[in-house]
Amino acid sequence: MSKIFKASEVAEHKKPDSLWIIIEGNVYDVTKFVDEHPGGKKILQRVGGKDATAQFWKYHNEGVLKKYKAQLQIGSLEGQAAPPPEPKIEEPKKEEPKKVEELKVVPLEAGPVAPAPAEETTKEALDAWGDLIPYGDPAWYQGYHSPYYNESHVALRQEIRAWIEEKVEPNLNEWEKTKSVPEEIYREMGTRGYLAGLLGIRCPAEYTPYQVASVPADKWDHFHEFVLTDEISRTGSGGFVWNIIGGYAIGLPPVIKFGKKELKDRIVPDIIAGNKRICLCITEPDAGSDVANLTCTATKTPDGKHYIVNGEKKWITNGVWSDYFTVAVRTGGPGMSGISVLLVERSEGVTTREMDCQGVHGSGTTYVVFEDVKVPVENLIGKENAGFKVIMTNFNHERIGIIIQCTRFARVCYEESMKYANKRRTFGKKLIEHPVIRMKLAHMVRQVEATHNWLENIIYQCGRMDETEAMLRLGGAIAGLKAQATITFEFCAREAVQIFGGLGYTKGGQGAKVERLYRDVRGYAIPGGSEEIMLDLSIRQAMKVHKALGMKL
Ligand code: HEM
Repeated sequence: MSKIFKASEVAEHKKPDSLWIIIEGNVYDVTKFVDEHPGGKKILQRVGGKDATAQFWKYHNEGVLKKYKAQLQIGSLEGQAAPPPEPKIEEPKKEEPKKVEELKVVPLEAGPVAPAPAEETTKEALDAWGDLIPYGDPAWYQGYHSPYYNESHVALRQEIRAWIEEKVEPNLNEWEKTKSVPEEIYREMGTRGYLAGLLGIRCPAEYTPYQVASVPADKWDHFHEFVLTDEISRTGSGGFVWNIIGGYAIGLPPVIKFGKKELKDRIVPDIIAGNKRICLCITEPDAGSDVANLTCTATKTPDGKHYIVNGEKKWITNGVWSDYFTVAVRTGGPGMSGISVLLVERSEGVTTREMDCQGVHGSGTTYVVFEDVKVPVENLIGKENAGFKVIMTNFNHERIGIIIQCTRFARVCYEESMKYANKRRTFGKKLIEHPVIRMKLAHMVRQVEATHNWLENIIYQCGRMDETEAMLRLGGAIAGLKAQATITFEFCAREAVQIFGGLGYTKGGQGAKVERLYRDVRGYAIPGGSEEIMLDLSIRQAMKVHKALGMKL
């Protein structure tokens, strides 16, 4: 691997029985690889013994080199420092993170709600970091001022991006095909402390020994959770994101906030460690956004020790491999005042079947059936017939997660398009030189940035309000923002596929991310409250709240 070759030496290896090529100053032996090269044998043979860097970037993205480097690279060219794969656009080049002078984190108060970071920690803009493609990352990554972030957020984004680039990115196309993610990735989510950070609250320390390496547990705030979800979403795979956080981030918070101590002590540590899995079961074949009309029943046994649960739940993320199910059931009369939430454990009478959906492959979308399932009354989450509040409190956190994911997915569509537009040439020019393409990019950016900025404002509010105030005052805005995020995502996915043309219509290869995301759009626009319901709620809820605040019309 570390061998140094002269260009003249490489030039001798241009025949099928010994075929070497140079890419970015590194030497690859592709003699055996030619037969399996998806682009064909001859095209590689034509560049045998030569520098094929320009041709390589025309047809591939950086993921290909990362994947095949270990297998094919035999050394470097004399006088080259064997640089890492370059971004395909000519400029700017990827920069190493700059040294941080001092850690200016202000201690946060203890309490169940993670507070927002103090503004005075970030008077200066943070160092520019990442690929620096304009708008390719949030503004605070690119040296712009922000009141929300400090060095602990910087450290976290670097930690996660490094992990994703090493362990996840190279395998995503494969996992998309098999519609699965290896279990060890989920377990790492636990041991790296990420699961503990995805609860919308500070994780109670007694439930986990696992901490995020770059952020002390007592400093964790809502913006750290934002950064974590955002960086994971940069994979451009709804299926991957939902596989690792979809069930957990909405199924566990109700247990932690409203469950009984004995129940929590028994089940929570294993879930946070990534050893056991949990999901949220609200939606039914006949009750989606219309939660108040759900029909799954839980009837108390005559001795008052158990509930017997009967009913079906549909489109349940992660259900197929879950050990625990946080389930909305009817324990009382019709409407919202007859609903309770129960923690059902996988046991006799629980069956799960994976559903085949348009997108979010690997998320384990599941049809769940409960038939005479015996659940101890100690597994009641919150009070009997007061489950609607538990569900409603959970919605804000769920929707903010969806918004973060959609906004980054939209940004990924833009970023991929921007990169491609800077290398693909048509009619004698790069795509980016055609005004019609710049117009598409501009319309993507203005929506992504508007959505992201509104999102930061909402997350800041969440850190300043307690849960009940946030549920009432922010519920409408979060609903409106969810619709804004999914509409933006849909727009960007469409425009990105148009820019990529046939490559955006084909699985794998350079357009893999946008092709995949295009199929994931509906998986975000429908669940967690459909766009239609969200937009309507955004106005109704705001009117209600502002009436109480003294609105004068
Ligand atoms: C280390 C060297 C190379 C490796 C590991 C490699 C690998 C791949 C892979 C995995 C694909 C499938 C599509 C994708 O995942 O992006 C592909 C497609 C392709 N490759 Fe390569 N390749 C190499 C060098 C080259 C070179 C030097 C050329 C051109 C001279 C080339 C031309 C192509 C073409 C035309 C396609 C089809 C693109 C498409 O479907 O649009 N490859 N290659």
